[in-house]
Parts: sequence; structure tokens; C-alpha cells
Amino acid sequence: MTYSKMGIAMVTGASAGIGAIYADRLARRGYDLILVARSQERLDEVARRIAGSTNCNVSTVAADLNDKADLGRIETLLGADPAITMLVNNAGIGGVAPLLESDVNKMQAMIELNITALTRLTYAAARAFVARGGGTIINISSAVAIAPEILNGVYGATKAFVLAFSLSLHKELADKKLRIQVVLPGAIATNFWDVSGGSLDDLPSKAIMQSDDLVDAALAGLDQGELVTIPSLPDVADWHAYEAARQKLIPNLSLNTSPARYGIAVAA
Ligand SMILES: NC(=O)C1=CN([C@@H]2O[C@H](COP(=O)(O)OP(=O)(O)OC[C@H]3O[C@@H](n4cnc5c(N)ncnc54)[C@H](OP(=O)(O)O)[C@@H]3O)[C@@H](O)[C@H]2O)C=CC1
Ligand SMILES: CC(=O)[C@H](N)C(=O)O
Repeated sequence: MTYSKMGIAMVTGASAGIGAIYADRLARRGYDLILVARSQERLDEVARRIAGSTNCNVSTVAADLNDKADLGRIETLLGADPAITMLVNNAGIGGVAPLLESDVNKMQAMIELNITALTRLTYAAARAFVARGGGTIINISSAVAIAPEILNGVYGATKAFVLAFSLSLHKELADKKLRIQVVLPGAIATNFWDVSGGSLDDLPSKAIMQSDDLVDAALAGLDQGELVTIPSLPDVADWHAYEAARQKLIPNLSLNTSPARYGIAVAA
């Protein structure tokens, strides 16, 4: 068996949707693959398809990232296999129901998958990649990270976590050759909508992107060196203006006085 010079990309949530397309595209770019999701049957199907159309080595690990022991196995694997050079943190679930109509236990499970599992896998990968002299982590966030009013609020908040965490990772670890990209897709035509209790039929077709187009645009953004990629945003200057406004706030977010509008007398 020969091994890829690009190394191995681990893709979570690779049995369907966006993750399965990442797996396909990364294989075509020369990566070997480790595909992770709960359904062994669907993973095998994706692996067979990719192995049949590329030269890459594909292995699969059935794991429920909401299960502590399964998650621990994947963390261990990231640390143990020196050939792993990329992690795509894609596994995630969403919701569309407003707070008063959503089940708090389901919200907790969403937080555990979208935040806790992603965080633990990132720790494992970041430590390993820095020790190995470099690597890439792609975090799949969402447009709702900056528009939490659109879908279920807990879902939006989990994706805002992914965006904030990624910005911080980039600041802390870019000089250690850890490449971070965070991707903010809009509505994508996948099973996500059935799982979250929503329907793509409620959206105008011009708001829905196919997962192939999403992943191809996101990987083009990676090639262009983007930290934040918003695959459907027509004018990237709009993101840069948003980011510049955020940066402008930073020096004034922690000061020893409150401004005149709050009417607090300044001590003599
Ligand atoms: N579709 C959309 O409109 C958008 C999606 N996203 C994000 O993209 C990512 C992928 O979603 P998408 O492809 O659309 O959705 P899909 O439902 O099509 O795919 C989700 C994937 O995650 C896996 N998965 C779900 N739960 C677990 C778990 N507990 N442990 C391990 N794997 C799990 C599923 O496999 P299995 O069931 O076999 O475990 C599947 O492979 C998510 O993070 C989502 O939030 C972001 C913006 C838009
Ligand atoms: C922005 C969207 O519509 C999307 N479904 C998401 O997961 O955030």
C-alpha cells in the first residue's frame, strides 16, 4: 500500500451531505481519508465510492460523537496517527424551532455535538499538529453564527461558538503552522433540514446552494488563504467591513469609566 504525501484528512460527519463531499474533494486533492460518523453502512458506501474513483486509501470509524467513549477513541486516533494532517470538523445537527417550542434535552445534545465534540477534537488535533510541525483544521460553522435570529437560537449560538473559537485559534496558533479555516454556509440542500425539523421547501430556491458547490467554494477559499469563508457572500468587502467594525470596537470594550450616556458621576 502507498501513502499520500498530503497525509490523511479526518472528516467528521462524512457519511452524508457536506462531509461526504469534503471526503470526495479531499481525496481528489491527494489526501488519504479517515471518515467518521455513526452509520457504518453509510460510511462504507461513501468509502467504496471514493476508493473506486480515486487512488486514495479510505478508512472508516463508526463513532457517535455524542458518546464520551466514542469521542475519546477519535481524540486518541488524532493524537496517535502521525500521518493525519487535516481535520474537518463537520459533524453537526441543527434545529429550526423557536426556544419555547424546542426540547431542552435535544438542545443539550446539539451543544454536546456542535460545541463539545468539536472542541475536544480540535484540542487533540491542534496539539498533535503543532507537535508534528503543522496541519489544517477546517471548522464548519454557519451563516447563522452572525445571524442567530434566523433558525433555532441554540443552533445559532453553537455556530457562533465555532466562529469565535476559530478566530481565537488562528490568533494563538497561526505562527505554529496551524492553518485554521472557518466556513459559514447558508442553506445547503442536505438531510440537515429533515433532521432539524425544517423544510427546504420553505426557502426560495435562490437561497439554497448544492453541497458540491459549497465545498468547492470553501476549498477555493482555503486555497486563497481565507480564515473566514462565506461561500455565498457576493462581495467579500462586506465581510471585511463587518470585521473592521468589530476590530474598531476592541480597544474600547474594557475601560475604567462608563460613557456620559449612562449618567454615572465620575469620582473626584
Ligand atoms: N445543510 C445546511 O443548510 C447547513 C449545514 N451546516 C453545517 O454543516 C454540517 C454538516 O451538515 P449537513 O451535511 O448539512 O447535514 P447532514 O445531516 O446531511 O449530515 C450530518 C453528518 O453528521 C453526522 N452526524 C450526526 N450526528 C452525529 C454524531 N452524534 N456523531 C457522529 N456523526 C454525526 C451524520 O452521520 P450519521 O447520521 O451517520 O452519524 C452525517 O454524516 C453541520 O455542522 C451543519 O450544522 C451549516 C450551514 C448550513
Ligand atoms: C444558514 C442555514 O440556513 C443553515 N441551514 C445552517 O445550518 O445554518
